[in-house]
Amino acid sequence: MFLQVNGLCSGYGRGTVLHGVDLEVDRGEVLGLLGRNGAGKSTLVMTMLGLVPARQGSVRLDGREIVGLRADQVSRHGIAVVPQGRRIWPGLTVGEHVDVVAGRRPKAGGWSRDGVFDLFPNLARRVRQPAGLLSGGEQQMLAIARALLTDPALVLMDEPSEGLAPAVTRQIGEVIGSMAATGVGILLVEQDLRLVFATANRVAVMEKGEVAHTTDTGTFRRQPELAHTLLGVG
Ligand SMILES: Nc1ncnc2c1ncn2[C@@H]1O[C@H](COP(=O)(O)OP(=O)(O)OP(=O)(O)O)[C@@H](O)[C@H]1O
Repeated sequence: MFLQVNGLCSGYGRGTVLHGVDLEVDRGEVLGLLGRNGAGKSTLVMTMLGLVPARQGSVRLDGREIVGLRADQVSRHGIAVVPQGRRIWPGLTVGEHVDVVAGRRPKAGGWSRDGVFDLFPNLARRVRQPAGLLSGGEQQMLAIARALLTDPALVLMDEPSEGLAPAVTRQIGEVIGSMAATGVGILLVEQDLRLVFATANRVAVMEKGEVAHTTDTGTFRRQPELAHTLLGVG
């Protein structure tokens, strides 16, 4: 597998949140990561990014260990994040957001300014607008564009549907599908089961800082009692 997480432990202060997480994501695969509030999903994302230090375990990307690397080094290894809450800068324009990332890297091939504007024509039309004036869906697209411009091999998405209308969430789902079709692996942390069912090849459920259950999406859908027991929904 392209991404291999084994026995990953981390936490804050004296508390432990991740108690040995195991999961895998292949190239071009979308793994939907579900779990109740507080299960540790965001902490997993932050630990993989090097923003919360790992205390034990390993994260290998294409066989290379990335535990212990700084966040900027993790990014250079090809992991990008679409963070919870999007984290755009409201006062910067759409164009400035794109240029900050696109201008940083001279490169041949890969994602370019034009490429992301082709993918998101709504953003292309608003290139001079401050990002704070965009709709929630457009801000999410901008966060995805910013991630793509680093030419990632793996994208960690933390609740991209949060606060979005169903139609916009469907659009985000289409973008996730397009990204995966280019070979990018995607770890999709998400509470919206419809988005997970529409995009994920497999589903992993976190419980109390561990992955309690992993299965292919079709099997998960056919067992609504699983969602009920593990997530308290359905
Ligand atoms: N910066 C922090 N400092 C201390 N504890 C934290 C911090 N961030 C998260 N926690 C704690 O870690 C645990 C896991 O939180 P985390 O945000 O990773 O869960 P989650 O599964 O992403 O939940 P949600 O679905 O609500 O986002 C919770 O008990 C939370 O209170």
